[in-house]
Amino acid sequence: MDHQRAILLLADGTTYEGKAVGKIGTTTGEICFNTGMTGYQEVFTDPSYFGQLLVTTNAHIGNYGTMNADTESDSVKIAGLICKNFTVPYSRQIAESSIQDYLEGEGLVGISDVDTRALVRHIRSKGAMNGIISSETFDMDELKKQLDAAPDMDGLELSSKVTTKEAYTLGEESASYRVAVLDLGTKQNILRNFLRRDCYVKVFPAKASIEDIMSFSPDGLFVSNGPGDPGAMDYAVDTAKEMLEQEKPMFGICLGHQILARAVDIPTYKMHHGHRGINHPVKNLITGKSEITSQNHGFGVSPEAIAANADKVEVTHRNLNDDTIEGIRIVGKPAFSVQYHPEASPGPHDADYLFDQFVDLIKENKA
Ligand SMILES: NC(=O)CC[C@H](N)C(=O)O
Repeated sequence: MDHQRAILLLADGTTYEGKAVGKIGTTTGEICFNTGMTGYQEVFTDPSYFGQLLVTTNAHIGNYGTMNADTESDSVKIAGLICKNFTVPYSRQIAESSIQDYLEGEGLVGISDVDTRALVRHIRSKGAMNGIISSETFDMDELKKQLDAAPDMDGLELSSKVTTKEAYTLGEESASYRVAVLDLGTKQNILRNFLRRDCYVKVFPAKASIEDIMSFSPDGLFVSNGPGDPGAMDYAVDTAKEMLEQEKPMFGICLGHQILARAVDIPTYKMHHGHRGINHPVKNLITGKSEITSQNHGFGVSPEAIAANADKVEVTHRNLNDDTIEGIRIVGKPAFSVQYHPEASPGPHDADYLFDQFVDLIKENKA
């Protein structure tokens, strides 16, 4: 490929020059960084990243190619890619295509050869902000105009853009347990984890009614991960409240955790720059054991509100880096949730016991 020029402009006026990768074009979004050393395709296709420009801190992107089995959804969901070395030839024999062909096919605009370490330090000190990448326009006034028109992540509802249009089932109807999934932008590996544990799964659109959901006769209710601001999702909070009234085992991951918290009147807040990577340490306060976890979130649940509502919500997990809340359970209900990703693929797999915990709750509840 020719090495066409590309530019990244941030909302605070900072610019980075680099080379065009993926499709030639222009794209905007909120800038965020992921520190994982591997798993770029899983990250690109994770619906929770919808609307975000992703900075990868791993120095090499593309060196093991891409393949369909590594995706977390049906398409690339990040809004743009910012990386250091973009490696088109790939070394994995079973890979299906190069990163360039893949991203071009998916219509993703990106920029490589950026000093991503400097950029990450900048975001870490200044916080999350919008940015624009372009490999077609270099007129700064024009770029600034387009950047100013990009929506702010704070207050943005995005699940309705990535949820399934129609409900669908997965697995065998004869399986031992039935799990209803409220799809706010679910990752495929969450669904695989249910299937692996003898569950028959029905995935419902984000705005499905509780009547629709309960007509499946679920044994367990799950609220998925997803993009956007949980504070702008009253419709999902209402559904989660109705789910809680069913007295069925209930589990939430990431956005699902934030929605469950809001269902018991715990507000969420926008973090300075969030947590994204695969080495975030979390302590399980119930067992006293610590876990290395995969994370991807820019919002959190309010620790002050949880402290003031100890009769309703119990903190089960805490982040060992910054003490933020990583898991809760609802007092008097078989409902719990985590801010991180127990389904992480690629790993770490320390937290996949949470899927067993959910299925065990279902088993007990059925008996
Ligand atoms: N992975 C997720 O579900 C992310 C949740 C939410 N969009 C956040 O950024 O905090």
